[in-house]
Amino acid sequence: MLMMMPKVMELLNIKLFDKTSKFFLKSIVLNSMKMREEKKIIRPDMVHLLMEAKKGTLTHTDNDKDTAGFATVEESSIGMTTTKRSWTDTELVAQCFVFFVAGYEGIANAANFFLYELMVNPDIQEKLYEEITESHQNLEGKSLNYETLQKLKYLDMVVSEFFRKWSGPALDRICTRDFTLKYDGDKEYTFKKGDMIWIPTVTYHHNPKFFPDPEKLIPERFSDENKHLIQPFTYAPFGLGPRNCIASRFALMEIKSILYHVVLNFHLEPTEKTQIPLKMGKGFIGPISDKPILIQLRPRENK
Ligand code: HEM
Repeated sequence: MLMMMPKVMELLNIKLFDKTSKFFLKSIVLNSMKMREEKKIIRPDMVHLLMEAKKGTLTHTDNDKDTAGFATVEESSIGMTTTKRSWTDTELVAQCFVFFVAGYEGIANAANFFLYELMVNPDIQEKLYEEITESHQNLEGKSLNYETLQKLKYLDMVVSEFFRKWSGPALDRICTRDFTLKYDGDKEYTFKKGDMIWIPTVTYHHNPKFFPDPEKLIPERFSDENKHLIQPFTYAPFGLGPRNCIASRFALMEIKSILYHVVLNFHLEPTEKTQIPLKMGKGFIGPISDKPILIQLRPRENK
């Protein structure tokens, strides 16, 4: 989506953002880089990485084999060459834009649907509460940390299932060379260089052949006993291959921490106005609800 969107917009001559917003983002990113350059400021953050990329001094380090849960995408070595190229200002700003959209809007939207699911599945909510409250007690007053979050197996199963049910619609690719795909024995199809391809992840995630009773939230699909039954490439909430989501670990950690704190402290309940079942609205990139999702948070007692 991220890759193809600019090409589609260009073809249709559609502008996504107004001039003021574009100018705002461009100036905060570029001015910040200019100031760091002038004052020789180095900070361990994304702006610094982008500045390195611009100079062509950024190298790929292959030292993160950690996972943040079942849904984490494995790094792919395909195409992992360090090519020296100079980045335009627009490309640098575009990276920051993706981080803003994915980091805030993407996570907030996912959390919306996930909390809705917990609200309409009180059994799962309670089972999750039991796991979280036990871990909270074991922390003996210390703050939640990454290692503790990683040990919560049921939370990982629930989150994996959320991402199955509420993933974005598709992955996209542009063909870089002609390629003939052979399938079903004697059939074949040739993709041409420049062809745009959509890989409809959501149809795999909701196909009963791969995930029986797909509209039902069943975290046990991702239990230690069952997860090996998931067919490769039928589950890809963070994409696949060298252009998968660079933030799958971070996003999983963020979502899990949000759920941890909400479930630990509140009962999630519907209000009179909550729309159940949820009707979907017309979306742009990810799932979107027709009406705002209303959830009542009732503080938990006896923690
Ligand atoms: C709800 C959480 C998120 C989901 C479900 C998600 C999902 C995805 C998917 C499906 C892709 C396309 C992968 C492919 O084509 O194979 C993608 C790409 C990307 N995501 Fe995420 N994402 C999430 C959060 C984030 C966050 C928090 C960030 C950054 C802070 C981020 C940054 C990116 C970037 C930069 C790409 C483009 C990678 C590339 O083209 O090489 N995402 N994401």
